Amino acid sequence: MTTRVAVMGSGNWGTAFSMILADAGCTVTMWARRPEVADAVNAGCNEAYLPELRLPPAVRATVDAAEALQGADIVVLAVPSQTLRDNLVRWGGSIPGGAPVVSLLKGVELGTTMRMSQVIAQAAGVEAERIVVVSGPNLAHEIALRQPAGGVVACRDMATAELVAAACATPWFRPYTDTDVIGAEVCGATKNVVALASGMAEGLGFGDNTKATIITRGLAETTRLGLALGADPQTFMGLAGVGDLIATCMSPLSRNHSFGVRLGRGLTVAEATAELRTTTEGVKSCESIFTLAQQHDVDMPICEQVVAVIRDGHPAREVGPRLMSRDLKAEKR
Ligand SMILES: NC(=O)c1ccc[n+]([C@@H]2O[C@H](COP(=O)([O-])OP(=O)(O)OC[C@H]3O[C@@H](n4cnc5c(N)ncnc54)[C@H](O)[C@@H]3O)[C@@H](O)[C@H]2O)c1
Ligand SMILES: O=P(O)(O)OC[C@H](O)CO
Repeated sequence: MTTRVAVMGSGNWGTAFSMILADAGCTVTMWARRPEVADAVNAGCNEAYLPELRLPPAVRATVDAAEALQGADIVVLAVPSQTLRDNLVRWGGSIPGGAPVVSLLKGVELGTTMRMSQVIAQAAGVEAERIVVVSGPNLAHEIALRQPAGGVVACRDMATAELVAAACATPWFRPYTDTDVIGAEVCGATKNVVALASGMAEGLGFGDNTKATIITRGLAETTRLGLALGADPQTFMGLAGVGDLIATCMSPLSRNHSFGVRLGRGLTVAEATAELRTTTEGVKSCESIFTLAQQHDVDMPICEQVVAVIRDGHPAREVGPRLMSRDLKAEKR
């Protein structure tokens, strides 16, 4: 029997992931906020987000969330992290009981410092055994071209992870199952902050040694936070960890990296936001991640400096000297 999937959000990743699901044999109903986006999807191309992608006929869209969710075997969430709670409350009663609820989101909620799986559990009453996280090096514009990539499908219940992995496995998208939801979420959210720092370095004119140092030390602080929250150390060496850090910190397609480049060139946050006009999760999540780290007494110096630039308006050129002048320490600590 064909698996019916509701994809809630029809932006870059919701659209590309819908194409993965359709290629894997599912029928997909996307929920779009704007009628013109739903119309474009139904005409075969989501021009506003992924103009390069001709959508398979198995992907349809509606602006009616209840209609998208009705009878869904799997629900996929693809909205910006800071809007998830409001959206879930709005859709609340319509999420089918028993269906796996998949988070594609890479952020931490401001104010509560909750990971997205925690927001889903609290705001929509979904049990942990059916909350699934998909993460990894998955730049939507490369996925849209069906370039080979892997990802992690994590759920506390391995059978549910396997079910979702089967629903999104194609000859060019290879999902690996795991049970470490915390690790996948910490990696996904924190790599955006590290990518902002890596972008700043590039915008300041620094080269690959600098970026490699930021990526590696970014991985160290991501791992420290994840372990403090109960994650599996191996997750950080996998696709959701190292894999996504490399893709996001190095690629001009990454919005977080591109935002950081603009800050490095001297633009303010408002100017960079106005230039890019897209979802840049690290800009909000840097603050919630840093607060989370403080709550758990975890040292995250790169994240701290990104907060200083983004929240407090310090110039990006001050970040390097501040990081480099800290007391010397052992690497593996
Ligand atoms: N784009 C990627 O390459 C990619 C890859 C992996 C993960 N992600 C993650 O997926 C999530 C969604 O990212 P995206 O790239 O699809 O974002 P996007 O901005 O392209 O799309 C967001 C979608 O959410 C909808 N939405 C619902 N409520 C909204 C609100 N209140 N404000 C703004 N938009 C609202 C928008 O209409 C749109 O359909 C993020 O957490 C992101 O980190 C993105
Ligand atoms: O464009 P970004 O920076 O949101 O990154 C997109 C994906 O998360 C990369 O895996």
